[in-house]
Formats: sequence, C-alpha cells, structure tokens
Amino acid sequence: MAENEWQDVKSLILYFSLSGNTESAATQIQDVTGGKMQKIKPVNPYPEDFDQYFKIAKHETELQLMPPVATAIDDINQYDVVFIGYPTWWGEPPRIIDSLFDKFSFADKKIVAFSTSSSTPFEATKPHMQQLIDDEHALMIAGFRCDGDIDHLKAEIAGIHLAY
Ligand SMILES: Cc1cc2nc3c(=O)[nH]c(=O)nc-3n(C[C@H](O)[C@H](O)[C@H](O)COP(=O)(O)O)c2cc1C
Repeated sequence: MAENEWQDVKSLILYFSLSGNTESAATQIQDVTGGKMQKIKPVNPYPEDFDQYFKIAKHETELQLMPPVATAIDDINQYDVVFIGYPTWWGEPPRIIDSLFDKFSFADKKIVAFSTSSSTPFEATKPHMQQLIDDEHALMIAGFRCDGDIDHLKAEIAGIHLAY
C-alpha cells in the first residue's frame, strides 16, 4: 500500500524496547504510516544496566514467565492495523509479548509484527508470533525485521495489503 494511502488508515504501533533499537524502528514506522506509537512498559521496570537486564531476560525466558504489562491501550477497536515490535531474545520474542496478548484482546485485528535483532531473522520469531495471533483469531498480515534502513522499511510497508 502506497505511503499516502497509509494516512487514511488508523494504525497503532505497539513496541517493546530496552536499548532503543525497536523504538527507533517504531519511530520510522510512524514516519511512514502516521500511526500512533505506544511503548509496551512492564509493571516492574528492567534495570538500565545491560548485564542486569540480560540476567532478568534470561530468567524470564528460561522459566517462561509472564512479566506483567503496565501499558494501557485506549479502545483498541478504533485501529485498523496494529504493529507489534520487539527485540529478538534467544531467537524468540521477549516473554512480555506473551503478556501483552494475555492482557489485551486482539480479536479480528490485522497485525504487522516487526522484530529487531543483531542478526536473527524475523522468521525465527514468526512461529511464536503466529501462534499468539492465531490464538486471538487475529490475522498476521505481514512481518519483517527492521535493520534501520528506511528504504528497506518503506519497501516492506509498501508490500502490506489491508484487504484480505
Ligand atoms: C537478552 C538478549 C537476548 C538477545 N538475543 C538475540 C538473538 O537471539 N539474536 C540476535 O540476533 N540478537 C539478539 N539480541 C540482540 C537484540 O535483539 C538487539 O540488540 C535488539 O535490537 C535490541 O532491541 P532494543 O534496543 O529495542 O531493546 C539479544 C539481546 C538481549 C538483551
């Protein structure tokens, strides 16, 4: 869908980010789509120090914990498309993404998943996202990894079709 057509679509850009990469990707998506950005914040904030949050991330992942989400979303039904972005942790979305799906209903929503990572492709995280989305009876209409390259992102967004 062309960039100017996105201006007629109501989109929400939900993203989780600790070191800022996914936040930058979300900002680029906002620039292209005009969507509303909303950060997924945990009830218990992660420490700023990398080694400390790395340990917590590892613990959450190993025990498959569900860190509670503090963010509130005002009437998700007003959005035509929901972008959901996250860093890749050990080849998977962080556990807080499971909590997000637990807290909110995305039933019947059109979802675009986007990941960031050092190198792991989006496809590694796709099965987990597909499962979460299928369980909600929502639809994943696209998914991609953001690498900071705006032309790459614009091409991904241009390739999204809303009419399914
Ligand atoms: C706990 C942890 C696990 C990670 N695991 C992977 C991984 O499996 N593959 C990869 O390419 N990058 C991995 N990374 C790098 C992050 O995915 C990457 O830096 C991401 O863009 C960070 O997003 P953020 O700045 O929005 O927090 C990991 C980083 C952390 C902190």
